[in-house]
Amino acid sequence: MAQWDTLVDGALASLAARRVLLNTRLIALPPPPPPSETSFAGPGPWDRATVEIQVDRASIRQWLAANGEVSSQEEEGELNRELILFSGNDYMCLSSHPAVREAAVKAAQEYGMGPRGSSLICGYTTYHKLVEESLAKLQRKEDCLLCPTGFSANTALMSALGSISSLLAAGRKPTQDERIAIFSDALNHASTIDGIRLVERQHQAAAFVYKHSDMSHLNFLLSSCPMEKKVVVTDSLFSMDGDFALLPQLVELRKKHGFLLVVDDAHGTLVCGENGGGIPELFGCEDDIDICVGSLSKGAGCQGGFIACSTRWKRLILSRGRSFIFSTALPLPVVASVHAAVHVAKKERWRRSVIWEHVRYFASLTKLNVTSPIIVIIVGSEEAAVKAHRHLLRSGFLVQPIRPPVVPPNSSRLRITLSCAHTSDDIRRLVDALAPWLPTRQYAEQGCASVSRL
Ligand SMILES: Cc1ncc(COP(=O)(O)O)c(C=O)c1O
Repeated sequence: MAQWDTLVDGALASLAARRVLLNTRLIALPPPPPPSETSFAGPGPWDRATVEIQVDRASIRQWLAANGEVSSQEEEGELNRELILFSGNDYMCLSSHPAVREAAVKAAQEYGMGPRGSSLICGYTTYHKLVEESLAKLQRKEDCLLCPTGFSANTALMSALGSISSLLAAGRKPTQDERIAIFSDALNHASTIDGIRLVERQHQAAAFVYKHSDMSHLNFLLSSCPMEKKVVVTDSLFSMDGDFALLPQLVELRKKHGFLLVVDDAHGTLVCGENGGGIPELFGCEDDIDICVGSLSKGAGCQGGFIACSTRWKRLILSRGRSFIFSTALPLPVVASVHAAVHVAKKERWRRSVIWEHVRYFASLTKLNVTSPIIVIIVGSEEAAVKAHRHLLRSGFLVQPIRPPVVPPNSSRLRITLSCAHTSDDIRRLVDALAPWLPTRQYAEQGCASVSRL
């Protein structure tokens, strides 16, 4: 987008004039061995290990005891500690894949954790560069910046964004009109919210929160805002609600208002889209999204975050993204495992297919309007959510109750996540255990996933 390219170029020129335009220093290592060519046509025992968990008996007793509801049998610790996890974010089960393990082991044997320091000092190696290149390609962007976590990627991007107004104001405090106007969905992730708060406090930006996925509200806010530097930021898949952002409508609004469109695809990367390019690929609008942030701790099953963007944006974030600059780069075994995970995710396409089959199966059993691997059943009060959680625990499932302040009061919920290691039988048994919290047929026909029976 030409307006933003000019703004970023201006900010970069100001940094260059002050001699504070920073860059990574590449520590040259022999490139990692190519990921193993062995691929699997379906789930193996390593996949199952990601959802079959053993929970310590004392922890189970503690969870159950919070309301003094422990039976004598449970008190004596006879409760089965094996649970099926329905609360993780390792949708593609890559955390335990043989190729991912092998890559981590080889890197650890060769280098230990690798050079420890910020990417600007000594933490950035050939491995990091390679992963940045493969993520840029996956996201169809010119470049990419690896960050220590998805959280830090969002805050780094926001601080770089805010710095534009200060850099262009050349030492003055930016006036209201010179600041960046950031329009943020009401249900965006905490990392985006914290990033925005940071730049607001520094008088670099003004925030406008639009009602969740309400395009007419956003359009109204954009139309009534006289500020010129407009940015819209949204999660692509809302982590506590399981619904997709309306990307095609956002793209239309972008054409009308000319804002910079930033998408946090933390839960979509590798999971959605034919090639794993995420939710922008799913909606066929990768080229209309200016900056795509992602996490490597969910679909990739590893750790880390990234910002896929143009080279000029990357240069700015490198110099002004505080949580990137002032934090140690990812350790080599993690970077090597991400490299392998991206490779596997491209090849083992059945992983994505199984996840989406599970989504459809869950919807068909419950008649809920389920559209993604994050399924939310709103039960109302905190007590109701904890009670449902305990019931599921006793039935052999770990499903985390989500309560305020993570979600608004009286909207406590069960958050269920599906992965390719679950079986249809797991899902059917979970749905049976969920029966008291599932809507009646009448509710279901209205596509309403919220009930408050308890
Ligand atoms: C939408 C969203 N963005 C960012 C993050 C942060 O990612 P990470 O766990 O890699 O720090 C999360 C994690 O929960 C998330 O759900």
